[in-house]
Amino acid sequence: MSTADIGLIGLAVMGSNLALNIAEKGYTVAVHNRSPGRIDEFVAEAKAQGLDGKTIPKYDLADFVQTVKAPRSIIIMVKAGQPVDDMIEQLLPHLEPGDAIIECGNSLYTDTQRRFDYLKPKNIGYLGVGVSGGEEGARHGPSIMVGGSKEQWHNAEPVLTAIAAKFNGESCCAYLGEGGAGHFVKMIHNGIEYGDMQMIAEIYGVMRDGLGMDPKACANVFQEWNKGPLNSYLIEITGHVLDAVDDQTGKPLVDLILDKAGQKGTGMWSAVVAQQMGVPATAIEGAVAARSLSSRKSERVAAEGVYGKPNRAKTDVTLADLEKALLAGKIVSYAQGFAVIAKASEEFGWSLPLATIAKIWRAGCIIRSRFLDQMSSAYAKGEAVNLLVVPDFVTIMKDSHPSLRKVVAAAAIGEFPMICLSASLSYFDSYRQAQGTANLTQGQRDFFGAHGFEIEGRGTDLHGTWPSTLGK
Ligand SMILES: NC(=O)C1=CN([C@@H]2O[C@H](COP(=O)(O)OP(=O)(O)OC[C@H]3O[C@@H](n4cnc5c(N)ncnc54)[C@H](OP(=O)(O)O)[C@@H]3O)[C@@H](O)[C@H]2O)C=CC1
Ligand SMILES: O=C(CO)[C@H](O)[C@H](O)COP(=O)(O)O
Repeated sequence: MSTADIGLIGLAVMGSNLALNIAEKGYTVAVHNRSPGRIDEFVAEAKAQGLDGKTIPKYDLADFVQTVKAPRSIIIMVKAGQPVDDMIEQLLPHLEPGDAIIECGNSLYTDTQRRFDYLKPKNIGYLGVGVSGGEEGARHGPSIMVGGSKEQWHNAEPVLTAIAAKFNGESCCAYLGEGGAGHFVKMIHNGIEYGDMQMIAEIYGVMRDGLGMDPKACANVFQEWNKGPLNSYLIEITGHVLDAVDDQTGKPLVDLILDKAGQKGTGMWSAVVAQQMGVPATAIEGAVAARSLSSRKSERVAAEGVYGKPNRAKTDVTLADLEKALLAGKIVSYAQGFAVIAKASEEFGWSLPLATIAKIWRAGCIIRSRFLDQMSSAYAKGEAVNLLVVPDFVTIMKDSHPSLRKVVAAAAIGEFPMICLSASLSYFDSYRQAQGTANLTQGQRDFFGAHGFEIEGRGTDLHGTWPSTLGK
């Protein structure tokens, strides 16, 4: 019998918590997973949370589909990539025209667009939905970025809006545009997340090795900063991570964790797409590069053997400098992320609502932060070319970029890597200068390749009379 309001496939961390969230909001959800063991675990958890009455576990896929009321909405929350395509193929024989798939993993937006186009002629709706907030967000309210057809959005809107995080009573779920729009925005969200995390790590490096602070002292500072303009989920959890103690040794856990960061691809995709569209996102690029460098542990150990330990003499930067430097670096990074979204909107004809995107990032997601409310208001007043020229942020940047400069300079002298903060500073300095140095680059390009250059008042495809270098 068809009794479920919605179906959900994929009961790992995200899917199981989303299903419990849906059930808690009063919807009956049928659930399925490839491996039956996860279904058993889910059943036990739903019972423990008193939500078993609203969840219907199904071990057989056909039976699962039949349990969902038609026209069906079926959430897929499995590993991104081929598993999503496999799942779609397995589902198709059981679906009827008018049914819809709501894919909520971290899919590449071009895959989402392809799946959307593939299912459209079959009259199967497809929403590509970015979900952010990790385990806790999925259970209690994530930020939800929806892409796909408007019609399908209207069908799914009540449940997605109900399960999303709330900021001042407003749901952090919104329809953003056709096809891959939702997953594009989620991808850039993750790129910004990478930037935030890397900049925080760089600041922690100065605290640890330049100011000689132990993890507990660092934790206290992050907890303090979380009360000010840096207030955000990532600053909050940084305090907790630094404060955690290893059960076995009693030592700070962070000191035992190997300095090798993993990555699943969304940051790298963001950097690649930004480059492809010609929008500089140097903070995201720096963060991706930093993770890749971190993973080359044995190479780094060998290189330290060659050059000797970094000479990290005590620095004279203050905690106040570090706080402002982080704020400035983060604003530059968000400005870059929003600029990539704005360009994609134009390129793909999505009309992405920047103010709404900032709004639905104010709660639930990993990059939620106090200044997103200000960013949302700034974009609501009118689309800005770049956040760095929006008055509110000009004021913050004028106050904080000298600290970013001081910290990056001290880091260079003190042999601290600052791949991300220095990228933010260089972007800022490049962006805010009326006269740059690309005149020389153009001269060089014309010298070796007759690529032409522009001289104001004289034309756009001019050439120099360059000396020959033949035989030199
Ligand atoms: N973890 C997080 O914090 C976040 C994750 N996401 C995204 O959400 C999605 C789910 O993430 P998460 O919960 O961490 O789980 P994982 O990404 O670890 O994926 C595990 C789930 O995928 C299923 N799966 C894997 N391969 C297949 C396949 N070929 N066919 C059918 N099912 C398959 C697994 O089934 P089985 O049990 O049978 O192996 C399991 O249910 C991913 O796209 C992830 O990137 C988004 C936001 C946050
Ligand atoms: O989407 C997420 C958070 O928003 C996931 O946690 C994602 O896995 C994070 O990316 P990575 O694993 O590459 O650090």
